[in-house]
Amino acid sequence: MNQHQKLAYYFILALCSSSFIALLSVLLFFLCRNHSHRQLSDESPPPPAKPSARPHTLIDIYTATEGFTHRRVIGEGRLGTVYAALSETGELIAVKRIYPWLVLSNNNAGFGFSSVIKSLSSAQHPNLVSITGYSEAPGERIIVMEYAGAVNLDMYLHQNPDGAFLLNWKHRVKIAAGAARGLQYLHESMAPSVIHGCVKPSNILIDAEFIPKLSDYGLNYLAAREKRGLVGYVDDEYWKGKSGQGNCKENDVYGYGVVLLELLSGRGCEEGWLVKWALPLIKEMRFSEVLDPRIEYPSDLKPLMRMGKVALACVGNCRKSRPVIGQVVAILNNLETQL
Ligand SMILES: Nc1ncnc2c1ncn2[C@@H]1O[C@H](COP(=O)(O)OP(=O)(O)OP(=O)(O)O)[C@@H](O)[C@H]1O
Repeated sequence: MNQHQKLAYYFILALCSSSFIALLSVLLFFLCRNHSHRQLSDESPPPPAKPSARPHTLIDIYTATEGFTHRRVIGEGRLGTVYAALSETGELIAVKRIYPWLVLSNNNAGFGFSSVIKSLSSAQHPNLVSITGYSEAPGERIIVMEYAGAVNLDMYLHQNPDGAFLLNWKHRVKIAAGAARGLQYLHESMAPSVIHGCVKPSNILIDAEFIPKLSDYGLNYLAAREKRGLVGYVDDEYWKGKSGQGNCKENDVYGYGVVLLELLSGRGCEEGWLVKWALPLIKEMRFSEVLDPRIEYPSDLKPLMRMGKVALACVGNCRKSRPVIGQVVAILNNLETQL
């Protein structure tokens, strides 16, 4: 082999080994990417769908609710009256008619209503009530939603005096985990992210399989000055700023923490009393005193104690030190498999 041939030989050898290394690195890169994608998709919620809310005429809504008859009223909330109605195709739907005085007294209620509702309708998740339509007319703002069953968590926990429909621990953890996943979707998948604004038991609807669905999300702007129904489910900071300014993810996490305490204790939030009562007991390791006395203690207390600690972190005084909802989901998903 002459000098020239030797050089060519070394050159080809070097080329082969470097392309081998390059090939190896490309392979490694794809392997790692797939792995981290899989990890990411296990932890993170799915991306939002396309906005799907469609406009309805007031006449359509009038027909669906039989002229807003009281016989079709499911309940009254901070923002309006909810009706069980029938769509043109005969499907059961829920219709929320915003109180006329809120529409008339609040500029926000008029401003951008349809665009807010359309944007909220891109939230498609098994733990969220879907928004399917809306109607706007002078003095009228109406939201059309999927009908998500007749029962909410407040009814199970607090409107059940003879204890006939008590939720067992398995169902309670399932509800806590599902509600956290719904909230995580609003906070982390929606762009811009959606603040629920009123996380509490009556806004967690429960189906026959005990799957929870959050309702009433992203609507606080309709009633920025309305305190009714919020007391006890928002932190102290909420009331300090200008109205509506305290509406943030950390505040949703606080409300979620209160719901966890209600699930554990079976007691109502009583305008903040529950947090003051339960927190020291959990801190002092007197956890069994917190648990709902109406149902049997589980043989293994650890999963519920873990849930208590999550609640403790969520209702902490300092907003910055509270967990983000994704961290809560990771723990609750795990607990769900343990009970
Ligand atoms: N999509 C729905 N499907 C079935 N029932 C619903 C639906 N949305 C709301 N409801 C029921 O209607 C009633 C009123 O709900 P709404 O959310 O307006 O008020 P609330 O939760 O009692 O108070 P707030 O307005 O403070 O959240 C509740 O009993 C709730 O369970």
